[in-house]
Amino acid sequence: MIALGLGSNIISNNTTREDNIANAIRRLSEQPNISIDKVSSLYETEPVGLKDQPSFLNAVIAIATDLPPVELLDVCLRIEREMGRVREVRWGPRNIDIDLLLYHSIEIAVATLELPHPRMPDRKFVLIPLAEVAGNSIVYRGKTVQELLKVTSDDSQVSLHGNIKVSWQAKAIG
Ligand SMILES: Nc1ncnc2c1ncn2[C@@H]1O[C@H](COP(=O)(O)OP(=O)(O)OP(=O)(O)O)[C@@H](O)[C@H]1O
Ligand SMILES: Nc1nc2c(c(=O)[nH]1)N=C(CO)CN2
Repeated sequence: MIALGLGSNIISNNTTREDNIANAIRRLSEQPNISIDKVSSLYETEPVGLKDQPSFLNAVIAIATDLPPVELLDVCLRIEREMGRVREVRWGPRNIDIDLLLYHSIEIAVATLELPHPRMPDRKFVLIPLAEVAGNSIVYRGKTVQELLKVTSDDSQVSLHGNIKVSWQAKAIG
């Protein structure tokens, strides 16, 4: 499975956090080499890391792509830029954040790309939506999402916010 995490906690240009997440999914679905397989619900999540910032909306999607991991990251970073990403502080507020969570069982650890995402086990805002799209798959170092949730150190609040209003066309890849 290839999974991406999406987050938004500030609004810009008259958009809502919901619009920002839906817009990012639509832009990803419009890439010729990316097909959206599954989209989780939206969750309202308490900020983790830097606590003094507005609460986030988070979601996770599963995609199919023939882009290798580094090129997929480039697409995500380009979409963040095209959406006028506002971000000044590490772990601070942003209108859109697109993280690569996992790319099948590939492990990479270079400065610009770490897979699986190393902070996944400590983030309920990732694990809870990921549970919706990953089922019982192994997602992190031999563990399923359910196993990670049982032992996570994260005690932040995550609550269901609703469905993402976005439609997309699945396409054949490769
Ligand atoms: N799995 C990954 N997904 C996305 N970016 C990654 C990943 N691994 C490393 N990076 C690098 O991290 C850089 C900064 O990413 P970003 O601004 O989203 O960090 P952050 O959201 O503040 O913190 P975090 O990495 O904890 O989510 C990116 O430019 C990218 O090169
Ligand atoms: N709840 C929540 N907290 C965060 C988030 C996020 O997406 N959701 N992203 C962060 C930087 O990656 C830091 N903290």
